[in-house]
Amino acid sequence: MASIYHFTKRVYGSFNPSEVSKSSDAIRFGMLGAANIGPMAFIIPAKTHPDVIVAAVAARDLKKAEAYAKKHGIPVVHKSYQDLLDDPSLDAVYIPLPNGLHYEWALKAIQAGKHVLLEKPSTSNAEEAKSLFRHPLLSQPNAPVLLEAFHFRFHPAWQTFLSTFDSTDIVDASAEQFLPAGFFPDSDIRFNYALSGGTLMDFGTYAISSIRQAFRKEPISIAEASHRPMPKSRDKEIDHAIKAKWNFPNGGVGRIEADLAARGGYRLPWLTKSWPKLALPKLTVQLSEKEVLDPKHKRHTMQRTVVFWNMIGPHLYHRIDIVDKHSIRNIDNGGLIESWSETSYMKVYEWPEKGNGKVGEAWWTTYRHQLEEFINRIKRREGSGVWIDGEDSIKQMEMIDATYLKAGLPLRPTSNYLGSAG
Ligand SMILES: NC(=O)C1=CN([C@@H]2O[C@H](COP(=O)(O)OP(=O)(O)OC[C@H]3O[C@@H](n4cnc5c(N)ncnc54)[C@H](OP(=O)(O)O)[C@@H]3O)[C@@H](O)[C@H]2O)C=CC1
Ligand SMILES: O=C1OC[C@@H](O)[C@H](O)[C@H]1O
Repeated sequence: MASIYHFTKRVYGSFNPSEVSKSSDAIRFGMLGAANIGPMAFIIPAKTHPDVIVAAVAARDLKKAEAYAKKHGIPVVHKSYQDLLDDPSLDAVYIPLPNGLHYEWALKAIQAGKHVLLEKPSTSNAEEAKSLFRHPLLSQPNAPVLLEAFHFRFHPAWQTFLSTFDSTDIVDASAEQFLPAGFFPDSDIRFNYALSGGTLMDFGTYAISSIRQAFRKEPISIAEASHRPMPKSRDKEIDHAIKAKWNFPNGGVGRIEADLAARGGYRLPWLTKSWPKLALPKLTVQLSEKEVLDPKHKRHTMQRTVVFWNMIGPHLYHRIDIVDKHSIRNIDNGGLIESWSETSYMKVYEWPEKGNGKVGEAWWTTYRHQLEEFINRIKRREGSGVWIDGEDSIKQMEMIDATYLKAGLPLRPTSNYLGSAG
């Protein structure tokens, strides 16, 4: 009963937070695009940040922008994305455009001197990522702040999860991300190759990011990758679903499976195999077996497995399962004498120890934690210590590129802006 109360309170607080009054030196943001994700990932979190004002929006269609502005209380509407970037009263932009437009508009925003909170994936491919994140404008004194919006990494649950194991001990890390078939229509930007769509670019990018974070290293090679194409007549370069496996420097293996149109996975497969599949995102990390010092037994080992349920939306609900499997073996022939498992569960909606830049409430979403750190960077405040730098975003795109090539698919198309003004 208590958990239902806390869940309801948290979810209500996430979506309906009270607006705080704004400071006199708040950062004034513009939004490029009247995007679906805008309210959840930026407009609502901004309401509770004293240093953030959502001051303007621009859309390709003025009427659409006006309706969006009215609905979300955004005071200024610009006629075009470029007009918004030319507005000297704005300090920063949030870019939730289709992936294929991220490079061009992020770079144009930096060229206009704005800080950029850029939706994931940062760019279409590693070539764009290198050009963007290593741009000379970003190494000037007082350069704008640029962040790829991998929101889940800013949440205390993710940081606590990482502290439950030593990455060099990982034998196998596996991320699974499914959205039920029918959730997005075939016409969605996610299934449009010209806009740099694909499941790997969408849900898959979280899966890759979580595996890279778990190992805290980049893979040395890609072992396997395969995809399920879109139904005939749709873009043949699009992966409706993707699976891949990499080898990491410590000998461990990282795997992902992502599907934006998943079906089945229930009992009675003959009846249910075409039903849309519902499943929480899940990351499972299996560690190597370790000797346990045990005065009573000669050969006692323990192998830990950590499972993070819903690692990308932990503010709504999550659970971290820590399963320690103990085994007692015969010292002479290695035969198993006895084994048992000890399981503990963690839920971490707030920083275990607050202070030193670690702030927030249980109802703070991943997006709200991310916004806190984005503003801390701009204001040169200490913050929680969680950050994603440009080289990290480049490596992320390199792993995506390698996966597409191994799966027999082309890299997502490079923007014409690279090599022209960019
Ligand atoms: N952080 C997160 O949790 C999430 C992140 N995302 C990311 O955010 C981005 C946007 O996703 P989402 O909000 O779902 O997308 P939408 O379908 O809402 O599209 C976003 C905006 O793209 C603009 N746009 C510009 N050119 C085109 C074009 N040629 N075709 C279609 N749209 C165009 C539209 O702007 P206009 O208003 O000007 O017409 C639209 O508002 C993606 O990069 C996605 O990966 C998405 C969902 C969740
Ligand atoms: O968080 C998310 O959930 C749905 C996805 O398609 C989206 O792009 C992603 O960011």
